[in-house]
Amino acid sequence: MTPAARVQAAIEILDEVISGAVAGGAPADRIVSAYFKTRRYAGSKDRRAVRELVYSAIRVCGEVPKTGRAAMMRLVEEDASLSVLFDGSTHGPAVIEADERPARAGVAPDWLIARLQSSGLDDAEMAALMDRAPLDIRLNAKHAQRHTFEFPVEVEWLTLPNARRLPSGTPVEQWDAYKDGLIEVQDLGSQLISLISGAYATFLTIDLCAGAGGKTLAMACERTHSGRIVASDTDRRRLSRLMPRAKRAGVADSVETRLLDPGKELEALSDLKGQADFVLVDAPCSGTGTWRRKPEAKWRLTPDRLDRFAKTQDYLLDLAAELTRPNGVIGFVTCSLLDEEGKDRVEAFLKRHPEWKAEPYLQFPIGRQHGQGLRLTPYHDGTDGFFVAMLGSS
Ligand SMILES: C[S@@+](CC[C@H](N)C(=O)[O-])C[C@H]1O[C@@H](n2cnc3c(N)ncnc32)[C@H](O)[C@@H]1O
Repeated sequence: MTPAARVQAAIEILDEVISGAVAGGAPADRIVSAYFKTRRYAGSKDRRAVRELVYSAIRVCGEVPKTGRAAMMRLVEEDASLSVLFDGSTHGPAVIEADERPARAGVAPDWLIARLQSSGLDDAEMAALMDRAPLDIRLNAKHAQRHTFEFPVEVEWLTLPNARRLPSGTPVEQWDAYKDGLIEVQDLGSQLISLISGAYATFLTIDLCAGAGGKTLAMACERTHSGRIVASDTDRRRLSRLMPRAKRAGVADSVETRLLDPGKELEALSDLKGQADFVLVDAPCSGTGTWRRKPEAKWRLTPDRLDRFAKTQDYLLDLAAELTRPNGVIGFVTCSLLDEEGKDRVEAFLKRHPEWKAEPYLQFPIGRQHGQGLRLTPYHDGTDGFFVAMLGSS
């Protein structure tokens, strides 16, 4: 592909990303993969270059752009060297007309910027949400070989004992060490939250929103005792990926999965009511803390969707209270930096359940106190953005 044809391809993909984001369609990475499935003439360098253009354009546009071309023109404003590629060549984009306007610059739509500001994020914190995410891995604490494993790439040691940072794009999933369960891909922030959670996870833990098991596995691998973790989720596809991962990590014996029926979650967990020492609620949320990985998510969110997430989070916290034993603990986590999905949810829970209180705040190597919990941000901690609070019953 010529450089101009790559720009045109990025414009076509951006058109789909924009309509997908607004209509709740596929995420950008899937749209990019699907685009190239039918265009075999594109080589790996073309794909990489087009992908980079698409993501760079998303990162520099605030409000939802009207078209992919307007989004790409915004990128031209930031990187003038791209303007010559709007050359009207056969497969390239048409020349930019004098009256054409680029999409508006910014980190996110105005209404979201206002919500992030009122959640205590300044300009530098917000700008960092559009950075590129690093590739973090967790070494499996159950594997003695983790001490002697020689990385074939440059590796940065992070603040947690088993956390390492590798160059972005390192194909770890092709390494034997990954296939043998020595390595898992996991953001440093997620590792810290799993470590904190692991300290409460004694005999019976319920990971209520376990997904494919990122935190379940980290908790299971870090534990020195033999408690049981029940990992549940309403998403069959995600949950089905958990046990193969647990087997690979050598922790399948301490983990079981339960598929939940949305709205009737307690049915599949009724035998555990009032029994769990620790219930982790890694709740579904807007994902504002993961924009570095999915920058187009900023265009997916609406005030209505945000309200719905908050209602689901309240609902799941109430459910967790029913599952926890007296003196048990709930860990509430969202990968969002909006107070509506963090600090405010904890305050609302404590109001609804006066017999519960927030556990005292402890200092960790990363993160800061926010409300009655801990906040991690890309700017301050180099992690995805998270809010986490531990709530204890009396
Ligand atoms: C943030 S993700 C969990 C990520 C996972 N804990 C990890 O560490 O990889 C939130 C999960 O909540 C699940 N979920 C949504 N509604 C739910 C419900 N009512 N009950 C349980 N899980 C739910 C979603 O399917 C999704 O997998």
